[in-house]
Amino acid sequence: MALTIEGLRLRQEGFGFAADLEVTEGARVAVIGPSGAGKSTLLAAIAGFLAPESGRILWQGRDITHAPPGARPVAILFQDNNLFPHLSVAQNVGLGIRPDLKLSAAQRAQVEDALERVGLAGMGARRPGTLSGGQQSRAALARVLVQDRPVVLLDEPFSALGPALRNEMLDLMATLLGGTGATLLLVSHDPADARRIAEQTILVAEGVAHPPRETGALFDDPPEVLRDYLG
Ligand SMILES: Nc1ncnc2c1ncn2[C@@H]1O[C@H](COP(=O)(O)OP(=O)(O)OP(=O)(O)O)[C@@H](O)[C@H]1O
Repeated sequence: MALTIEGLRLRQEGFGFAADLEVTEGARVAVIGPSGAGKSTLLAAIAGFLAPESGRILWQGRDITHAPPGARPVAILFQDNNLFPHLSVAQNVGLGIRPDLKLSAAQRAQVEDALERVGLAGMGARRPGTLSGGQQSRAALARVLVQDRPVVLLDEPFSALGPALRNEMLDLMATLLGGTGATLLLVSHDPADARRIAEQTILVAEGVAHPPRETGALFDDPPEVLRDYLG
């Protein structure tokens, strides 16, 4: 079972993008490549924010090419965490369950459980602005957990954090989401991130997303475009 991208082509203004690849269910895959190469475009296409000109996206054989974003098996974590400052931490997490925040007692317990798992037990009533950067990342991760989607897309998450804290968050994310069996695609500029948590890596270069390769093998013997990027 897999996430399959078949002959996908799309265009944004002058930028053409193509992808033809498959990600095995449950895999942890890094997405790496030069700035402007199309890494975020790949994630946006999978999430349903960009309509393809041609090709198909399938999850476990089901065609989701034209499904609206909310109906896809996908949760996204962005770099800036997307926390709403006027809502409490628990409400921000609750949005992952019901956007209108009309949560049942069981759903509120689910929020508390997610906060506990990310290390924010007892902090649900606070506003995001009163949390540290690392704690805000934890809250955003809790929201992804309660969404309980089989595919999780992470677009340069935790990049606002210092190196030690970022590694801690990557490990926590890999442990918590790995425990759910989710398929992860992680955009990063840092090969060390890929080596740290991803057994496979998708290279995106010049508008083409290449099929995933084993991370160690890719970096040990990088194609020219990756060599140029790595410097
Ligand atoms: N909303 C948009 N309208 C038009 N062109 C866009 C839009 N968003 C991105 N692009 C173009 O699409 C190309 C790919 O952008 P994308 O954000 O996917 O790259 P990226 O690999 O994620 O880059 P970075 O590492 O800098 O985030 C870029 O050339 C960019 O200029």
